[in-house]
Amino acid sequence: MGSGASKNTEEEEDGSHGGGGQLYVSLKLENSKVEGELTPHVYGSVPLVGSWDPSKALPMLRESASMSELSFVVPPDHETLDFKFLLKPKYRNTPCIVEEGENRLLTGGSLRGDSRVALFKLEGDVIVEFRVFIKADRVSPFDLAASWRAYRENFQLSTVRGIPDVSINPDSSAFENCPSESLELDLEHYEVPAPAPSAHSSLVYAADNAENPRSLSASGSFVNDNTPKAASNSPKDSDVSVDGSPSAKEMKVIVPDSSDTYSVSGVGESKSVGILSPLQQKDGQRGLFVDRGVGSPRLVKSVSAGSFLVDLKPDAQTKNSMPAAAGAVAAAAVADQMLGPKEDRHLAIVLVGLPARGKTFTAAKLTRYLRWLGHDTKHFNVGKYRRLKHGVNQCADFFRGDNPEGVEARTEVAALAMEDMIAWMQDGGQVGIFDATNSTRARRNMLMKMAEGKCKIIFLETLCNDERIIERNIRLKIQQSPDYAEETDFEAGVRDFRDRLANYERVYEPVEEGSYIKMIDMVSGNGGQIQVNNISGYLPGRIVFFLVNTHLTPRPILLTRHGESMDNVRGRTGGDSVISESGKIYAKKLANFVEKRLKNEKAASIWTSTLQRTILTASSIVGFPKVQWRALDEINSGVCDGMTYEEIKKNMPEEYESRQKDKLRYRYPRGESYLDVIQRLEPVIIELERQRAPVVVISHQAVLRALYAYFADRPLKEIPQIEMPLHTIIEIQMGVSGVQEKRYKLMD
Ligand SMILES: Nc1ncnc2c1ncn2[C@@H]1O[C@H](COP(=O)(O)OP(=O)(O)O)[C@@H](O)[C@H]1O
Ligand SMILES: O=P(O)(O)OC[C@H]1O[C@@](CO)(OP(=O)(O)O)[C@@H](O)[C@@H]1O
Repeated sequence: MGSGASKNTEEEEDGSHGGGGQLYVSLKLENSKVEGELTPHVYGSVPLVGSWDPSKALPMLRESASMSELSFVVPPDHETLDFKFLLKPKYRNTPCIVEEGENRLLTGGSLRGDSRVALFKLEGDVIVEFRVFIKADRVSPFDLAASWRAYRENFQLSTVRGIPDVSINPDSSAFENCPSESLELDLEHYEVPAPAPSAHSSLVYAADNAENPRSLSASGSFVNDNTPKAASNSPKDSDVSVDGSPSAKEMKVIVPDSSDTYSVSGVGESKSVGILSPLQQKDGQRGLFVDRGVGSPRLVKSVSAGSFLVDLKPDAQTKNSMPAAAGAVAAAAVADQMLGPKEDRHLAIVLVGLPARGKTFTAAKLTRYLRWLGHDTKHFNVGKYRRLKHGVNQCADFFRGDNPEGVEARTEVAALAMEDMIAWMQDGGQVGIFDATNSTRARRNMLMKMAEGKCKIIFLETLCNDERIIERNIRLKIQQSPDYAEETDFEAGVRDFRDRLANYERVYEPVEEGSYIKMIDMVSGNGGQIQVNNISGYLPGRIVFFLVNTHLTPRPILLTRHGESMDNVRGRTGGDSVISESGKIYAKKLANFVEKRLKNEKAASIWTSTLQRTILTASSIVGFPKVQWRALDEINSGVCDGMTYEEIKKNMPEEYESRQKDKLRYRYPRGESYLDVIQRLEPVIIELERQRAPVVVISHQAVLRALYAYFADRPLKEIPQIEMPLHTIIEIQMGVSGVQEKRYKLMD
């Protein structure tokens, strides 16, 4: 093995450079066998290279798998630089390995004396040698700038990095040698079943996933979910279990077809976060409550004996003693809760609106969003209470304002639901979403009275003046609502629902009191408007922002991981490697898929992370703008970046164990936890909600798990385990009836 040195000998070159150029020096080390865990560095006699302090040594940049480089600019008459190469272990706390032999001397841009190979003695006296290359070019400042640009352009990574954050049709020559992969014309050929939806994500009306009455089993006044017959005093009683899927009926509305439908709510597990139980406040430990990760100081929580007394879920105790999402509460939210009045620590969003105005839809969507962010949120649907107490098939007369029995029965179930919501808040619940028409001032006054000193109420009124949308909504309601599950005559259902609507219209009083948000014609497609009154604070602000950005325009969101990367092949986490041969084939297939799937969608866009593997995966897709998002970068595995799971287990057994125990909250040293990833993905979710055109998101395993969990309404604790296979596209269809999913597996 030899070593090479070259020096620009044209020191007296043409006058245009003048005498005063600079030396552009490049030092290179080459060895094809040493893997990425040893990073070559340079250190030496002058401050530029650390003054012989190994901790200040300059890292050499990896130019290719085998070559590392350090380049710098010095005056031609620079003082002699006395230096050595050293190897720094990337992950372990073991000492650096300094090269054997004498110091190297750099004078006038060339190595003085012997330009020998660099020898390093590793553990067990194993010697590794690197070839050394030095090149010095004398350049004018202008040349320097130009050559820097040229260097950047020729540098392998810059074909990826050099593209602007937003670009259109970048050159797809990255895979020139890769055969063009075509897909069968029929995309359905690639469709694979989506995994079984979780318990709270099924083909049911969103209201059915709302909370059950606390007194469900205790008082006997409600019928248990498991009871096949809903108790009723109505002539229209049926055998339908209110939590079961409505019986099939003729389709009267064209909605996107589905393979799997996720209702946009979920009973799911409640995550007690960011709220201070009375006991915690007494302990004076409020400031410690923000738990940003497993490694951070944590508050040992003591749970009041009365908490979750009537919680029917088996894991209630575990949940209560260790909130899964404690770390996901933004500091601002906590500050609000600590500084504001006591009742502000619990927030009730009280829906207001005529039937078929999207109240339940909005309530469920908001619940999903707040839960995903880690706020302990529950959806209380008064309709569900009514169905359980009075049966599923009440006719329009029941809803007349001049029917005293009907009014009393409806007021009673509303009060029961409100009582339950307040009781839940007193057990530590943070945001309660109270879903009913609440269409009279008298009803709202009752709710405000009940909430006094216990929680802050914000009314959320949904108004719609577009007759076509109301008509569509009515038809959707007849299909979805358990109230009409037994109605075999679809049009008779529509007539009954119209009568019900008219009964409500007669007594309807728009909100003019208290704090409120009014969503007016938000789904008309013309933008609509949001009016707010007396809204302040972190969470209300987030809620308004979320609502402003959501809409019902149907569009697909395609989620996919990058094509297989070299690090995937080696089993290494993180990193920024290029994609493998198989990854390149996927990139071609994906381009083909996108071309076919989105051929009529001119406004679609492609989002990638800033890491090479996603940018390269997108590079064959042409015709759509591409946007690089740093927020879409893979979970930062900190000091473990580039290691295999085996290596982490061997070298950092405690870290490995901690992660195994609590993968959601475990934060890699100097890196991130899944909860951190969720927090940084919030702007991406808002932007995805805001988009009206299709979006293809090419990202990474952990990030996609978090994004997918939002759409599929999966509980936080499940996120780190969600299956997110390579070379598979998850198509999320957003639209008027919620979120539906399809999957396409393009290759193994
Ligand atoms: N802000 C809105 N305005 C009008 N319609 C909406 C809105 N949000 C959602 N929708 C549509 O209304 C349909 C019926 O909504 P739903 O929530 O069941 O009505 P409600 O609870 O008001 O009776 C939903 O399937 C959805 O397509
Ligand atoms: O949280 P786990 O299960 O470790 O998954 C995240 C890991 O997935 C990987 C692959 O192992 O993602 P990706 O290849 O999609 O970028 C790693 O880079 C990342 O650290």
